Amino acid sequence: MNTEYLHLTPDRWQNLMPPSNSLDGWSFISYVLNKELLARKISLKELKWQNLSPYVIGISGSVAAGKSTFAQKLKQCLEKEDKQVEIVSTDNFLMSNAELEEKGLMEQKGFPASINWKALNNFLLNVKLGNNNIPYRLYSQELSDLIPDKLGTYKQADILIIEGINILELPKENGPIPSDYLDYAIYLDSDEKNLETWFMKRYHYLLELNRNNPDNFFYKWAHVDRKQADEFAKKVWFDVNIKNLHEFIAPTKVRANMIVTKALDHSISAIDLKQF
Ligand SMILES: Nc1ncnc2c1ncn2[C@@H]1O[C@H](COP(=O)(O)OP(=O)(O)O)[C@@H](O)[C@H]1O
Ligand SMILES: CC(C)(COP(=O)(O)O)[C@@H](O)C(=O)NCCC(=O)O
Repeated sequence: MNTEYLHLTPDRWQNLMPPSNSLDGWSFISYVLNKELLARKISLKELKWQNLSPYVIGISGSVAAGKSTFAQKLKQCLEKEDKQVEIVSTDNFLMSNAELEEKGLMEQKGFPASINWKALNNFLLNVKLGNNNIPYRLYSQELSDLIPDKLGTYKQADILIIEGINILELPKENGPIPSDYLDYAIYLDSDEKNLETWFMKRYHYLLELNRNNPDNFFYKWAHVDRKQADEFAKKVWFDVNIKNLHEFIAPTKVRANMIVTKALDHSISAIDLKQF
């Protein structure tokens, strides 16, 4: 048994919360994070520390685990508590497809070798230093690439949610690592079969979305027969994304403060809380 984490199923987390109307996993996650935020506020006040840096929450998990959807939902929960929240994805710090092709890394897209760690660490350092209007590249899931000549700008907020498969990983070189800048880390977990189902469902959605968009990566696959299109996606899933999950993403789960396990219908079936 893994005693590092307190394993909570719905009946158990319900007993830890004050009586409330909603007893789903989301109420418990908000409850825990609000306690964490309060504890930080009190300790900074005691230190008389002028605090400019936002609270940074990292969200990790497999490709298609639901990280970006989870981040949006978490943002809504935290905004209800009058917090200003920004979301940034680590996908924005991938090398462009052209750069990956040039380096022979296309088969390793999403692996640590495909990330611009310097840019990611620099971005997080600037966020934590309280700097404003921090530029970063933008990745588009529809294009499956960085958007040329377009930058995002991070505006200071109370909370930054940084989500992505790489956020708890270690770059090869010594030096700073992205998780140095996190105040709290959440790992989204589920059965591999569920992950594959969600990946394929999103792929089918992207095929339909881009059926009439010849410039798009998915256009070609929207116009071959479905069996062939699915064979391509399954190959990518097993040869790239599952390999990445086994070798690089899943081993970072032990670094998370909270592990959220989701069922096939995306409901939260368990929450594991790190006990130290
Ligand atoms: N809570 C949810 N309810 C319904 N669908 C969800 C939920 N979370 C994720 N999904 C779906 O699962 C797929 C993967 O989710 P996404 O947030 O894109 O994952 P990730 O960012 O981890 O790759 C998407 O098609 C998304 O719409
Ligand atoms: C951009 C990604 C590395 C990360 O995906 P995400 O977690 O945002 O779904 C991934 O979608 C990806 O492109 N993987 C390489 C193989 C593929 O799925 O196309």
